[in-house]
Amino acid sequence: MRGGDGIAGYGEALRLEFSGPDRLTDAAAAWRDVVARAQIDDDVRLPGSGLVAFGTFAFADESNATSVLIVPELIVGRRGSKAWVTRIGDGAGIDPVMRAFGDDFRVTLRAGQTSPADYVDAVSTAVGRINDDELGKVVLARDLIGRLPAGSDVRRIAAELAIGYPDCWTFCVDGMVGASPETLVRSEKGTVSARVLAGTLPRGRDDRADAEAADSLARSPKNTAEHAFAVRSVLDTLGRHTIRLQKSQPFTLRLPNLWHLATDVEGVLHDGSTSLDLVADMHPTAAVAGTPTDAALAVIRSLEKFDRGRYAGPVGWIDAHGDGEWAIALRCAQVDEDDVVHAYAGCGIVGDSDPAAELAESRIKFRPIVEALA
Ligand SMILES: C=C(O[C@@H]1C=C(C(=O)O)C=C[C@H]1O)C(=O)O
Repeated sequence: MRGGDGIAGYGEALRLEFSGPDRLTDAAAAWRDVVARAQIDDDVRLPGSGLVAFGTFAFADESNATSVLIVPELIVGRRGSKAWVTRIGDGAGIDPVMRAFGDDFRVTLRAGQTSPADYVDAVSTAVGRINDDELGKVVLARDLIGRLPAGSDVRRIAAELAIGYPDCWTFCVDGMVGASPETLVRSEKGTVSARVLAGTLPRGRDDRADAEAADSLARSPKNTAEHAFAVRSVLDTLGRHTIRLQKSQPFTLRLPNLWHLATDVEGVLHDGSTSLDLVADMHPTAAVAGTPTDAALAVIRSLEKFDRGRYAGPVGWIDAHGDGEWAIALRCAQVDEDDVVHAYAGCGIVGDSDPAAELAESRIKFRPIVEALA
C-alpha cells in the first residue's frame, strides 16, 4: 500500500514455500505454473487486479526463514478512484466485511543479538576491511527484539505505518510488516522501474538545519560514493533485461525521520521477464548487501551475529501477467507465530564511515517500527 492505493488479501487459497539459494527462481517458475493453470476473469485490468500472489523472501541463501508466495481467497484493491474485489478459488464464500481492529497494544523493543556496542565494533572492523581493499561497501545491520501480547492484531502496525509514511510502500505479508522507502523493482505493462536509495542523514531540528542537512547529503563525497555503488548494481542487472534504460539525477528524498539520496530508474522490458524473474536477478543489491556482492555477503556472514530472516529481502506482489511491485523489506519487523517480534535496521558502510554515526543512523531507521509498536 502506498499513498492510499493498494491491495489487501483475506484468507489463503494457495501457499507456496521456498528456501535455499534457488528460492527466487523456484518461486518465479512456480508462479508461471500457477498462472498457466488458472482461469482468470479480470474486467478491471489495473495493477493488482485479477490473480495476485503476495510474497516475502529471505535475504540470505542460508537463512532458516521460509520464503513464501501466498494467493489469498479474496483481495480488495484500490487505485485512485477505482476499487475492486477479486475472489479466488473457493473465495466466493467470503465477504469483504470490515473487521474491527483487535485490542490496542504497546511493545518496547530491546537489543536483540547485537548490542549497540557490538554494532560499533562490527562497523569498525568493516571499515578496516574496506580500507584494506577487501571490498568497497558493506551493509551491516543490527536487531531488536520484543514480544506482542498473545493474539495481537498485526494490522494495527501496518495501519500506523501507512498513515505515518504515505510515500513509502507499506507491507504486511505472513507477519513481515514494515514501510519501505525503497523498491527493488516494479513492472507494469512492459515498463520496468526502480527507486534506488543509499546515503542517509537525519532530518534537521528546524527548517534551516533541515535544508542544510539535505544540502550536505547531496554534496557529501561519502554518501554520493555509497549511492553510486547502489545505482550501478541496479543499472547493471536491469540493463540485461531492458532497453532505453534511463536514470534520474540523484535527488534528496524527504521522509518523516530522515533524508535519503535517491535515484529513479526506468526502462522498457525486452525479454519477457516477470517481476519475480527480475527480483531473482537483482537481489541482493548493493543497497542492502554491498559491493562486490560476494565479498560483502561474506563480511555480513562473519560480522552479523543473527539470521536476517526476510529483512532486506524482496517483499511485494505479482499478478498473472508477471507485473508486480517488489519493495526491499526495510524499516520492518517480523512477527512470528509465537508473537515474538524481530526488527532490523542497517547502514551502508564505506571507507570513511564513522561507527558512532552509523549507530545513530540505525537508531533513526528503527524509528518507524519502534513508534508503530509504541
Ligand atoms: C539497510 C537499510 O537501509 C538501506 C541503507 C541506506 C544507507 O545506508 O544510507 C539507505 C537506504 C537503504 O538502502 C535499512 O533501513 O535497514
